[in-house]
Amino acid sequence: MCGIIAVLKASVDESAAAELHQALYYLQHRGQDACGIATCAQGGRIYQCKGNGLASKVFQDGLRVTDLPGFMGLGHLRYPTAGSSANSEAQPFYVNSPYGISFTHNGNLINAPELKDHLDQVAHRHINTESDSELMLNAFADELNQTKKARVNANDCFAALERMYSRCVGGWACTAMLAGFGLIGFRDPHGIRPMVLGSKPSESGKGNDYMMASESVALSQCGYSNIIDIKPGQAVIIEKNQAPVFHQVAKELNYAPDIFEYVYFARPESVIDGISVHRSRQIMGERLAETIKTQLSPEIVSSIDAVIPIPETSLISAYSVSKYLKKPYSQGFVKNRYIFRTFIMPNQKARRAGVRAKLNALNEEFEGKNVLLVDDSIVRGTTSREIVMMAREAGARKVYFASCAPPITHAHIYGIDLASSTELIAHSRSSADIAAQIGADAVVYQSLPDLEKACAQLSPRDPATQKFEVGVFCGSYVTPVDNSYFEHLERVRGERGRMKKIEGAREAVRAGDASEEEVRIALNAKMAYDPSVADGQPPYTVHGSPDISAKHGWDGEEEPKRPQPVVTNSQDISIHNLNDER
Ligand SMILES: O=P(O)(O)OC[C@H]1O[C@H](OP(=O)(O)OP(=O)(O)O)[C@H](O)[C@@H]1O
Ligand SMILES: NC(=O)CC[C@H](N)C(=O)O
Ligand SMILES: [Mg+2]
Repeated sequence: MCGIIAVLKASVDESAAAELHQALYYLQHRGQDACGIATCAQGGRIYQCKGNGLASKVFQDGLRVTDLPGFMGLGHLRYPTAGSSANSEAQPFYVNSPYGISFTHNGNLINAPELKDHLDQVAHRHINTESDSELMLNAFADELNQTKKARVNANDCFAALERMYSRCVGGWACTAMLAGFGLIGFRDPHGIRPMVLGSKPSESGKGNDYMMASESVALSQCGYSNIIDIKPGQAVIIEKNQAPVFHQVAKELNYAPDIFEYVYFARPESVIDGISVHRSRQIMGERLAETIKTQLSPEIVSSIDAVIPIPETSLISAYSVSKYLKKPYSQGFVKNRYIFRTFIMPNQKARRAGVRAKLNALNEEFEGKNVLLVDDSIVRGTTSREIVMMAREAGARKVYFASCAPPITHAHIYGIDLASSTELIAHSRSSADIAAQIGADAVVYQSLPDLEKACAQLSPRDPATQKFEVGVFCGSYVTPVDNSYFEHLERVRGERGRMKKIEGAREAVRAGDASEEEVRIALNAKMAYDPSVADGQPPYTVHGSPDISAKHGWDGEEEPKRPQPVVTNSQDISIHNLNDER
């Protein structure tokens, strides 16, 4: 999941970067791996700062903002779904030809190999990373280049997008900035990924400022109003001192927002596609309570002493569960405010440690009690396993666990990396097996129809026909998906596992459990360079397991150290573009 933001100020004397930087903090929950800002000043010069880390680190608590002059710009927060976590894949991406384009993307393309092939063989464009977003930017740039014009207008941009849409499959909400021209925003034909646009009167009195972002919370917190959703398949162009122009660049195929935005990703203050995230979570809690009553025996329900949320996302729905069941609501877990989201941390070791660092049980809320823990979702089971253990350590007698989302059984393919299907705890397991896995006395899941109804009943469109992207719960996705894509996902994850073994061997040397010579021999014997492995994937395969593997957990999952490109796109750039200021 990523966060995207774009700002255009009516006055060239005002700073877009200041507002973009502010908005990064409102959307930080959408991506913690990397972030960046690109701005464009009068005269068409582009400035950029990006890199790995939270916004506070990359922008040195705001110090770097002054390096980014300009009245318009783009911001991005990254949680990778494709490629690697390398610095070079931080966004915005930039290409100088044609016209100087900066680009941000929230989503995931499921036909990246075909697109890459087209860009290589037909468009002759160099792709420097494994990021699908860089492919999309180049596909757009190539189509824009087909105009063969020195200067493009809005219609040229819309026409280029129409052609680009016919080449891309997946989910996306994107912003682009053309040097000296303006901003463009666009959304996939199913409306899977969210994007809103708002405006406010400029402080200069010269017209309106505009902001686009993944979530309305960024706009409202920065003082924007008149907030509207960009529609599925729609694009908008905002040129300086002109009203936004909208155009349907692809037929709206189905209005099917990703339901996981409501379950987990979005902030509760946001309204996505007209549906309040906060209200949807309340209703999810009410419906879940109803299921709890039917799935647990009346004796168990009456024995429950307290309903306890797993901070932070489940706070709202857990409160609804407690109200509906008429049980006391207890904030039995205290959240450390300096630890952020654990699910979107890059590796399992960090995620596990993160749960313990983030949440602490208050013994008096658990001692001798039967507790019902409520979370928004159970994905790998990292949080639930640790939390159940903590509840028992704190003295709970019975621990029941309820999830506002149904069992997650399939890979997410449109921009939320929910792990490979085999890592999902609900993959090929019954609720009883899952309860045993996480150490709970019972697990209750929301049903998919109930989850859909909880969101659909708030839709400003016809609730009876409102659809959502729900592939993770049932394997039925809104776009056709080639089986080879799932094989690709599993292969990528398999490679990661093998890379962990290599890391484990290195760790053995660091820990002094093996001499360098022993490890050198072990590595030579166990690994062979495999030239058939595609570019960008780890270049080694591992044969067998060295003896020291068990001690160092070589089979665990840890983020691979990917080969780094020679030339990165992560350095700050300052490019004067010849495209005139209009
Ligand atoms: O089963 P798992 O793989 O552990 O994933 C599910 C958990 O991860 C998320 O919490 P997270 O800490 O990321 O964010 P939050 O503070 O918004 O709840 C989510 O809210 C669940 O608690
Ligand atoms: N989570 C996202 O939206 C990721 C965007 C893009 N696919 C990337 O990996 O950078
Ligand atoms: Mg959570």
